[in-house]
Amino acid sequence: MIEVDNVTVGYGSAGFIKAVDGVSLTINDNEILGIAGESGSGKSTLMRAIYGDFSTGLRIQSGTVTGRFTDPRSGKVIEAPSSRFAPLWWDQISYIPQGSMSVLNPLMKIEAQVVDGLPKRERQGSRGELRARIAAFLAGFGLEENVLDAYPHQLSGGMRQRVLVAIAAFVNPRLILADEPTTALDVVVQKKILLMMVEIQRRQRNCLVLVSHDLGVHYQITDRLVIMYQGRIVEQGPTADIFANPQHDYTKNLIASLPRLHGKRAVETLGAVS
Ligand SMILES: Nc1ncnc2c1ncn2[C@@H]1O[C@H](COP(=O)(O)OP(=O)(O)OP(=O)(O)O)[C@@H](O)[C@H]1O
Repeated sequence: MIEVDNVTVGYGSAGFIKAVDGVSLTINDNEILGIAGESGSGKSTLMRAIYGDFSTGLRIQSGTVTGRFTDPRSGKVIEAPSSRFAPLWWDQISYIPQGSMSVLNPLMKIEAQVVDGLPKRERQGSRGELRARIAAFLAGFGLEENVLDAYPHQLSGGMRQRVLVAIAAFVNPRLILADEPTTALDVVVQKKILLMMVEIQRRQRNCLVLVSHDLGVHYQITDRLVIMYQGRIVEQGPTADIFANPQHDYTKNLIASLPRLHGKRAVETLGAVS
């Protein structure tokens, strides 16, 4: 679905600060791809380059990010570089940015924020009917209809995060990019939200790209894993293979640093996910 070919990405127009250096990877339909790596290793920059958001001064210096999407309604195949992804946002590609607690507009009620993000065709029909559909979808995330009438500050952090995941998934995009979607939350809420995201991915059979520092999370939910270090991908492959046989010293250290319980690695933190 997405082909990242030898891409070098950085910031600045006069000078160029390189953040991602010669990275290649493929993102397939119907998979959960994890991206891990230390702080500053370029994970968020890579996500922005894949999403095609160049508003932060981000620049692809060399290489390409190419997407291939099939429009579910017309069946037409759309192939484009990420610089032309903006018309596909929400509908085909959605993005839950890091620090998304502050993404919601504090002055707007949740209903208006959900509706604003929807493609035009979803807004056809009566407002009451649309509200009912959104409320039914939110119910799947354990959120009651009155959440729609709330301002963000009236909700807990976990509720706001669930709203964001729901907004990202509502129109069944083919690709959901989630950058540390649960980092600021306590572990119980974190677990609920991650399981919810897995459930959506299984149901919608789309692709979820999940950036997380937490290797326990990757072990539990990702199919494939990419490890970044200083702007480069140092290792990628099926998650189980990487855990069974890490190749790079950085990956070995990350795995070795996972907490252990009675001599066993405590990676079973999320419980069973089928
Ligand atoms: N808007 C920006 N302008 C200039 N440099 C930036 C910008 N955003 C990130 N960088 C730099 O790019 C490099 C990679 O940052 P990035 O946020 O992609 O890493 P990360 O792996 O996502 O880190 P973290 O896990 O802390 O979020 C860092 O050196 C960072 O300082």
